[in-house]
Amino acid sequence: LRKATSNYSWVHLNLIPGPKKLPLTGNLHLLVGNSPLHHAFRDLAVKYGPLMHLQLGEVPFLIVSSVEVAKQVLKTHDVTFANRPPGLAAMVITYNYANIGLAPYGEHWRHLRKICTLELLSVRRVQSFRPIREEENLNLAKWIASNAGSPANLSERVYLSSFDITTRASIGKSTEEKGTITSAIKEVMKLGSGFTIADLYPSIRLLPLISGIKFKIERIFRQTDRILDSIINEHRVTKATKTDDAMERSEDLADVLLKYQEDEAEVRLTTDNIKAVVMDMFLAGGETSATAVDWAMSEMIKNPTTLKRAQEEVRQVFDGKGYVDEAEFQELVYLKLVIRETLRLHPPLPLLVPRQNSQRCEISGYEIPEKTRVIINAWALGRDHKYWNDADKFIPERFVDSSIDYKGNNLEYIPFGAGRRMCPGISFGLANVEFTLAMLLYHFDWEMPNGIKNEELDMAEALGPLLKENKIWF
Ligand code: HEM
Repeated sequence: LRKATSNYSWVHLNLIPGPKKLPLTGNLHLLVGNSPLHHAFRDLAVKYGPLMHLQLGEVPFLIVSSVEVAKQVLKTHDVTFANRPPGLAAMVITYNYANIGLAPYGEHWRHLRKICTLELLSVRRVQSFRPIREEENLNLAKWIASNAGSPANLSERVYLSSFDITTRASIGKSTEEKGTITSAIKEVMKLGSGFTIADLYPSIRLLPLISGIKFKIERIFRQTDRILDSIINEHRVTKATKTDDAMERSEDLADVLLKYQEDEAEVRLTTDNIKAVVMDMFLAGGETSATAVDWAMSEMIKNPTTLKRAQEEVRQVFDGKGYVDEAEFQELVYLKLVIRETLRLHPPLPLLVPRQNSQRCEISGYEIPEKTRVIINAWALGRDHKYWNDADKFIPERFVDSSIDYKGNNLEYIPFGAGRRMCPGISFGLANVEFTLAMLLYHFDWEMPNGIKNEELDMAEALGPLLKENKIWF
């Protein structure tokens, strides 16, 4: 594990505003309540400012909560902050950072990122997954129909559907080991967040052992590695027995990655790279889209006028056909506004993925020593009253004629991040979210169970699975 606490200067960081630090724990005590970290960080930033220094255990963090400071990190010093901080679970699960999402910025990451943007998640490739989206959403519709009239846990079922879409796109079929992988993913989300007690006290070398975290991570790794090994081996066998034509017709992401092990490949990938990238897809693909669907449905049910308008649009577009057809999606103008507004108020990764600077630099006049962890509170930027009228209200119409898009150019709106490390899965993610929402609105009418009024929907309870994991883990 690269040492997290080496090479920074306490003196410089302590000049940056932040709450008073206690000996040993620093500011940890301020974050151990029930509210998710992005709420707690925003509340503290109101008091201490948009560039705030928090000491969590032994590790200093900078929390960024304004567009102006985010611009310095994600635009002016984008390359310097294009690194990810290390973490115990992250290192083990990613085969020592052999993946894309947590790889250090450099040659290896650049190669993988290029493969990812040009091959794995290109618009053409995402379109090729259309039959998968259709089939999985049909299964979801059948499940809902079989539960019609009684309360149902839609969130969990939408997550499984989203996971199946990602899995089938990645490895060609859904896996019989779904239960093992989904529970591994849930654990990895917690343990790999960088906020476990073992990550916050890296100098206590026995802590991962005493806390049981090391044992848990190794167990999860053994499980996922066994599954990934068998997936890769199966793909190698299929490749050896199928014609090139047949391969091309049924190509999944693992097939694409395996081509980079052939002699003529310009860039050679190791088997660890391939397993780590497939794991990236499992981790990044399913839960993010499902969380967005969850929030969009919750907001629409809470705002019946929006629900009615979105539903009328979807029904008008597809009534002629009798089913949801992706070919007509450019006509779903209002639903797209609903999705944009949902991702503003409820970005599925509200703190993005943490960054770390590779060399010292200056932010807002403060000297930032190298290897400082920086968290961008994208959730707080999306609700900044300076940039948004009625910032906490759900108003899809605010995006009519707005030039703000998903590309990270306007930092008050960065649900997919910004700069070099921004999400490469935007098209794939949005295609999944749009399809599922269109299907849910077209085929079903939605209301709260047991006579609860729509406006009484408790949005805190509706927290998506990713947000529930967003806290300090002991
Ligand atoms: C609504 C759906 C999604 C949302 C909101 C989302 C959001 C994000 C965010 C905020 C980041 C961090 C960006 C940063 O550090 O600036 C990220 C990174 C990433 N996402 Fe997504 N994502 C979604 C879907 C997907 C999908 C479907 C995939 C692939 C199957 C994917 C693959 C990745 C990868 C590989 C990275 C790491 C990029 C890097 O470090 O270079 N995402 N995503």
